[in-house]
Amino acid sequence: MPAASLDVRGLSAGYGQTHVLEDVSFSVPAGGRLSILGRNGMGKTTLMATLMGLTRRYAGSIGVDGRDVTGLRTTGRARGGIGLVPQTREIFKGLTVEENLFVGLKDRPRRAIEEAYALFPRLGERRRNLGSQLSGGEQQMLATARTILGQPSILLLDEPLEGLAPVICDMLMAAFAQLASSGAMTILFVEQRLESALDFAEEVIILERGRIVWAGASAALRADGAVLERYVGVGGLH
Ligand SMILES: Nc1ncnc2c1ncn2[C@@H]1O[C@H](COP(=O)(O)OP(=O)(O)OP(=O)(O)O)[C@@H](O)[C@H]1O
Repeated sequence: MPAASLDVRGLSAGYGQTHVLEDVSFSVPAGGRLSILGRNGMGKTTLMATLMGLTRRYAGSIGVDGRDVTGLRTTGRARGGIGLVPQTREIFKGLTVEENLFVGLKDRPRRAIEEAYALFPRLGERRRNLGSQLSGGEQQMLATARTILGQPSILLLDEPLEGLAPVICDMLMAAFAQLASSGAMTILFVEQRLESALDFAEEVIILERGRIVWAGASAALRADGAVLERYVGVGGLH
């Protein structure tokens, strides 16, 4: 599936009676990258989950390549090309690396697994290890690779660097950049590490209490210490 555009209009969503997202609108062109910033609890994960059909939606629409997917359930959205790598990583700890990857293949041939090992050579070295034997970084690689094997046209990465050592973050960021530059997928990147978020994408949105409070070019945000201090909690970059 080639990269797809994403068009979110007036999206309000939450859990049960709890409204979290309010009137969220943004667009990402096919093959584009968008970083999503915001402090803890501001609605970033809820936005990812809502795009995947995992929350309760009260209003608004989600378009993929001009097609309205708002009425589709999670499986329909996955078939329609949206792939989520959740913050919780959610690998099968009792299965080997290779078995986990088989799950991601869907109806693709088994040899496609080599794509995952090419992107993350470390997974190839660990292919016979159980998920439970992997480090946090390796688990993140596995969760990412499993989603990518499904060839999503829109990839949602929810805080993939959380809790990982800098050297592992660098490996993951290199892989994400490789995926992005291949042009095969549109990527939304939720991240609290400001430098990584700004380096990754040219466009950024900031969420504050479920609303978009700032949207624009990462270069403009980089230069705006007041906005960074107010919504991201840092006064500037060094
Ligand atoms: N399952 C749930 N039921 C009810 N409220 C929830 C649920 N999950 C999250 N929330 C609430 O929704 C709000 C937004 O949470 P969310 O996890 O989307 O924020 P976040 O920006 O991703 O935060 P973090 O950076 O800590 O992951 C918070 O107030 C949170 O308590």
